[in-house]
Amino acid sequence: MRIGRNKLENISHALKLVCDAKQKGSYLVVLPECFNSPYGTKYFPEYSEKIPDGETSLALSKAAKDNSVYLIGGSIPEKSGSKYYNTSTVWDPQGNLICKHQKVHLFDINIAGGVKFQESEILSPGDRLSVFNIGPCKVGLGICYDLRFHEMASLYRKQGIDLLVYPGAFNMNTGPLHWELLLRSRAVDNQVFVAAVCGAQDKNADYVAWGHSMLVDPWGKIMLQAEFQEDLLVGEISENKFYDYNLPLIFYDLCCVA
Ligand SMILES: NC(=O)CCC(=O)C(=O)O
Repeated sequence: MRIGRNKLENISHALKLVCDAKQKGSYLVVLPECFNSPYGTKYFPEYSEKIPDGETSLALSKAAKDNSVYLIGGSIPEKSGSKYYNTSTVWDPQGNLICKHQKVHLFDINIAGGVKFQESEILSPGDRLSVFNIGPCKVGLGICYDLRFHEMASLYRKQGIDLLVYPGAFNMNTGPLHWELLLRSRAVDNQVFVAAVCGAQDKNADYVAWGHSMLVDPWGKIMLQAEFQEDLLVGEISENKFYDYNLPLIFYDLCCVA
């Protein structure tokens, strides 16, 4: 998704994409990190909202209901009391809020000659895992930098999740080397599907996003991948996919060898 400085335009553009995704047969729709705001700490207070009473929450709830989809509303800057969080909301097809994830690992980075970013200047970290069900499919939710922490994905796996979802905003320094590597690693480590959705590249933005949203299967195979620009990827995940690779058999063999 393209994300600009006009909050209302970002929201209405997201709503149109949700509708397009539904028309292409989607049942679960995922938006990118910070989809209603430019990604930058100086923007977060101005663009922040209370959840679930803010205008972005209301719009997401209505979009989920109108299109009868599960909707992971990327993330938005959340204002809660005197604190700010980077928060993802999940809506069911009746428009109910069924899950809320506050980014646990804040993105604090300073690469000499490269990207410098300090979410912790403004944001507070979340302190819990966020799991929800879509029928028989159990989903674990993280936000962007959370995906670097394999321990978190492994805790989700221990709760029996089938799919990990990460709304994200990787950048032009770390994206080329790490984005695909991390997504495929989390999939193979945990034998789960991984979906990660990054905002489209805008070369004029303060923070230039890497794009390349991706869906990976439990064998680490990339099922779908966007490029730098806005795109709508529609994929199907099914439990049968696990058996394509005879995984239980392979693991049994490995155990025997060990
Ligand atoms: N929005 C983020 O958390 C960015 C994470 C990132 O780019 C990374 O390299 O990690």
